[in-house]
Amino acid sequence: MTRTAKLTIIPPGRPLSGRAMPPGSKSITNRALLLAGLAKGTSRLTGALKSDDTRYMAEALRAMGVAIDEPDDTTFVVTGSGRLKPPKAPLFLGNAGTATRFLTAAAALVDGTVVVDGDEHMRKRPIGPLVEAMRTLGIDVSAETGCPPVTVKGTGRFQADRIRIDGGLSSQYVSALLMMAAGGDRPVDIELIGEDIGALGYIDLTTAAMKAFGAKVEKTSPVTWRVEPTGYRAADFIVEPDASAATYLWAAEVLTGGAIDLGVPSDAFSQPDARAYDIIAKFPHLPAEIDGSQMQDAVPTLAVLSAFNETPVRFVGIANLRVKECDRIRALSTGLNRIVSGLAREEGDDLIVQSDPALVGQHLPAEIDSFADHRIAMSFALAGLKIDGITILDPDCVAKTFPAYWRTLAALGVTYQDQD
Ligand SMILES: O=C(O)C1=C[C@@H](OP(=O)(O)O)[C@@H](O)[C@H](O)C1
Ligand SMILES: C=C(OP(=O)(O)O)C(=O)O
Repeated sequence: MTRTAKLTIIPPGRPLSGRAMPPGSKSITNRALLLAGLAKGTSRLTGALKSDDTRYMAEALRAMGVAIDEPDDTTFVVTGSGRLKPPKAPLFLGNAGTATRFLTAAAALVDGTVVVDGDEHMRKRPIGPLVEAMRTLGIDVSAETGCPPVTVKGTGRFQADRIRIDGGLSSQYVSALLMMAAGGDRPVDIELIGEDIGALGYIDLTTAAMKAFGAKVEKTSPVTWRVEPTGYRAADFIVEPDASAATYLWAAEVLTGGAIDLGVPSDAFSQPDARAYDIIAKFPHLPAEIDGSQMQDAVPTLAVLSAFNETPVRFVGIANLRVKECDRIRALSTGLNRIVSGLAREEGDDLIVQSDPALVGQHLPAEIDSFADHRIAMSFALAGLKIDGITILDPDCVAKTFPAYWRTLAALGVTYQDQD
């Protein structure tokens, strides 16, 4: 399929209203796929996301002997043998952080060698803290550059009573170890170290998914979890809609003064980004300071929305946005300044957005570099709802987590001019 080179958004000039459903949660789908793959028996995952990130996870599990059927657009039927087999070739996981980190730890449960690799962006995303923590368990694991590719020479077993992990750069390291730990042969305590403990909400998602697949995991202190060596059992599992995807629709609603029915109330989500709803609802009176540490994937949405706010907004607690699909702090400041010079600035790892409600209705031609990052493409599309001339480069990168994004906006009445 040829990729669309750029997409110019035509401001709808009216409130966006109607029904627009976000897809299934990426975070939950990739947890459920792995846990179902580690279980013995057949699990049925419904409401799941089908996108680049979940396809990479499913393909990797297939390469390790898991049977996965896809009877429709939102269902995976996963049959595991209770053991992952060594794959014949390196696992290629694109730029899917969840798949890469979760499978690196799960590879310790494989009796044989697993190479976990990704695209050129993933090869710049750090995985050193996870590799180091696995080494302390006696697992033979190496990542020469501190980023993928990672080689894990597993024996199918590991020895540990306690794992200490710094989740400051990525909470996914912690989630990965928690999911692996239930496959051990004795109880394991997993303890967070370091000052910055990352997005705890994602760890709650992990423990909830583990429990749904039969694991016993208990929080024994604010920074420690005890995981029993239960392994996993097959389960039927419903994936909730994606809260990060929902943020674009919530923001489109307030920006255009419309009424978008997502088919799910904002308080029904268990994912961390759902907390962005209460902030978005305050638009155009967003807080002067927003701490993004516990809802990092919502920061691009909030930052672009802030450009139209009554007063400036400073984003704090977002240092690890520099090691996401791209350096999101840089991508946001670059894109906003491309619209109007001086619209954003970086101060250390903080991002300050100089709001300007008078942007609405202006003709300001700007080509926005997505940096191959779905969230940069999706959030800047919001600016195109109110400013004439916003062009998103590489719009197809939304396929990472929300392949139907452009169609979803179109169904609400947004039109485009695309150029190959
Ligand atoms: O556990 C998860 O599902 C995720 C955790 C977050 O990443 P980090 O833990 O790397 O911050 C988030 O940005 C990512 O999109 C999904
Ligand atoms: C950071 C993200 O993804 P991941 O880390 O799973 O690649 C994201 O989806 O915004």
